[in-house]
Amino acid sequence: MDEITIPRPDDWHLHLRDGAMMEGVLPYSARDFARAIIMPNLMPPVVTSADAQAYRDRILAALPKGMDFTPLMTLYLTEGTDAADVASAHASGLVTAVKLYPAGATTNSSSGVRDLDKVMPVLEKMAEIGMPLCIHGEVTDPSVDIFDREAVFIETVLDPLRRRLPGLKITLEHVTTSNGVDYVMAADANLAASITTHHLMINRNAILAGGIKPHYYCLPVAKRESHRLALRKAATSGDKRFFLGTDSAPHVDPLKECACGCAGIFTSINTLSCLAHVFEEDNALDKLAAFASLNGPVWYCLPVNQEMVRLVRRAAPVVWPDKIETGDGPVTVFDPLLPIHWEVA
Ligand SMILES: NC(=O)N[C@@H](CC(=O)O)C(=O)O
Ligand SMILES: [Zn+2]
Ligand SMILES: [Zn+2]
Repeated sequence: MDEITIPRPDDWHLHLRDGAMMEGVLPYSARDFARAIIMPNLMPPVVTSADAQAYRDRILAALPKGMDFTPLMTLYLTEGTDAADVASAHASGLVTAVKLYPAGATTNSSSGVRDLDKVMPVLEKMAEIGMPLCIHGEVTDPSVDIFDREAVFIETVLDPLRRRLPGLKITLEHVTTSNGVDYVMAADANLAASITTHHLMINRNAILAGGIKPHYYCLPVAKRESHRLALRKAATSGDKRFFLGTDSAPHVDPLKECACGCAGIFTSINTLSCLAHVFEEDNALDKLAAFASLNGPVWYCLPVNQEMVRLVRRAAPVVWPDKIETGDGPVTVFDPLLPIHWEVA
């Protein structure tokens, strides 16, 4: 097959940042995606409905004229979050989901949750109104090996939470392990997972073999090959519980290429090309629409996009810039480490 037409995709996990960085990266998402769930881990985070309204206004103001893109806002859950504010933000359509960051788990997560008991009233309210909780699923206990933090989170935090509040709809974000895939598949209701582009394409060798490669470092960190293969199988299966969340997470190069580099990979510019490659490789191009365009809207109770996009396989590999320039500085683009022939027509 040399071309495929699918409903315009959405990105169910995106970091747009703010200010000059947002202006630099937003056009790439708006070019290829109709909607995106916008992560709230700004400095300071997007905590209240007023924060979300102001951030949404800034995104729409930064959107180049003529581009059609809908930011779906999230609230950053803190131990001080007000359940009534969350509920009214959801009822008005301003906010799609709430995001749970275990405090200290990832970039700008220090205001996150330390004690789940403290946020139970908010979670109970969300279960009552059918509002999804998006979770960065890693424990932060320094004694837990970084490659095990997702699996341990599922066992010690996620599973108990789901037993305590079975009515709560949960998205396990950027799942990276076979443990995560198996756990989602075994659930009978109220659980789904997003999968990133890069976790379908790289394993931990990309970060650590032949020298340390900071542009492949993200959280959750890429795991061993068997886990990548499990993610590939889930994504290309068409199973409704798995959908695309790029987790495109731009950081300027000086903050990646240093003694303590930030976690995050910038993929919004080449995600659709990379995904077409992955699905073609697995003889599953017929499942690309499910993963990128259909399963997410069903989970988030939104309509599938009406517009169609065509992806075409070119004879020559497609090229992207190595970096994009933003007002904050250069941001390195994800290099999938193989020639990719697919592009959006
Ligand atoms: N994924 C990452 O490696 N980084 C994200 C945070 C996150 O999604 O955990 C970021 O904000 O930079
Ligand atoms: Zn995360
Ligand atoms: Zn993220």
